[in-house]
Amino acid sequence: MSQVVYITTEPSDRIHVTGITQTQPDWIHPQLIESTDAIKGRQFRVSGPVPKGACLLVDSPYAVIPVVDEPATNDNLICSNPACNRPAPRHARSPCPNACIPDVTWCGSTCRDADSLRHGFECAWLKRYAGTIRSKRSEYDFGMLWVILRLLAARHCQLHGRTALGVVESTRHWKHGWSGIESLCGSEDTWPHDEVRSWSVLVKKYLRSNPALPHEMSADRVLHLICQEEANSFGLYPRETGHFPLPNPPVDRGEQYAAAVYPTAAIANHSCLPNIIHKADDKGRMVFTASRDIFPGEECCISYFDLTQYTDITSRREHLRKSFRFVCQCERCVSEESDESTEWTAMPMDI
Ligand SMILES: C[S@@+](CC[C@H](N)C(=O)[O-])C[C@H]1O[C@@H](n2cnc3c(N)ncnc32)[C@H](O)[C@@H]1O
Repeated sequence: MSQVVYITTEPSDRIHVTGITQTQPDWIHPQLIESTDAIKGRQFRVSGPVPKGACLLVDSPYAVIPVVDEPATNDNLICSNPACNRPAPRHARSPCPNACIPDVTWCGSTCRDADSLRHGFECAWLKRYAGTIRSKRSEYDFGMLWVILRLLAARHCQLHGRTALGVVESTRHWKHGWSGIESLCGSEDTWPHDEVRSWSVLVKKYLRSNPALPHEMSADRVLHLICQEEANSFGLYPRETGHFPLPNPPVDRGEQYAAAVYPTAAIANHSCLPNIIHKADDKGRMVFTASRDIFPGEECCISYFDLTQYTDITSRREHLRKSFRFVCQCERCVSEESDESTEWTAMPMDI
């Protein structure tokens, strides 16, 4: 019999997954399968019926960074230990012993001590470059490079025997860990030439492999990793993304508090009429839940943006084109596009 996992949403907006054990960090519904679409590339489908409310995926991040203003006083700052990722309460925080940056903290000394190998990989870099990149470039560039640094740090821990997440490379179909990251879509051709050139400058300046940052990857490979990360990273928000039709009054997903890369969740394509809602749980694991009954063979899609923010086809497509570099081919856009062209061709020519 297949295992069924249910999600409960607490009044605090933090979701808890019941039915899987603490030692089982990831969970994939037995009916969830990967296939390929000629236009969209990899995609999720279901091989059998999945009822509304069923959990389809629980995926641990391979790398996550906090994204908050005023980290020293912000209650939404998360623990830096990737096996934890829980909010770090102000009164109980353990800061970095080298005082690298205030965004780095742990929810206690146990989490900090257990995270020394991984944080050791990033600490000197953060201390040396964070201020410069933030002031001379932008907060966005800093966040992007920090995600890359944390991807490299997780790989470093994986290669040196301790997986940052407690995840063991799977021998089954699904790719976990670094092999999941390697299979992400996105390349130098996905992004505008000027943007790729500016990322290339950043890599050469800040992310070359050296004795203080021994990732041993070529500058070209790190540049490719940025192109993948930009096409696949998730923002983490306090409320769910993807409810449609919109509740009345509409409820937005709230303010972003982190950004993360998930090896399996990244397979999900976008739809402006999604059948999955997504939100990170209180450990930063991405949780996919069916928002309606899903029929055998159907594609499972999330929404890449807050559907309360972009409502008409023009603004949705423009947002996806600018931020994700693709023209949305979801069923809602395709049907609204044909409605628009029908309206247009039906217009009297002499008006
Ligand atoms: C996060 S990845 C999703 C997984 C991807 N299909 C793959 O092969 O790894 C995002 C990419 O998927 C494709 N994609 C996702 N949703 C799409 C949609 N609604 N219409 C067209 N392409 C889409 C685009 O190429 C986009 O850059």
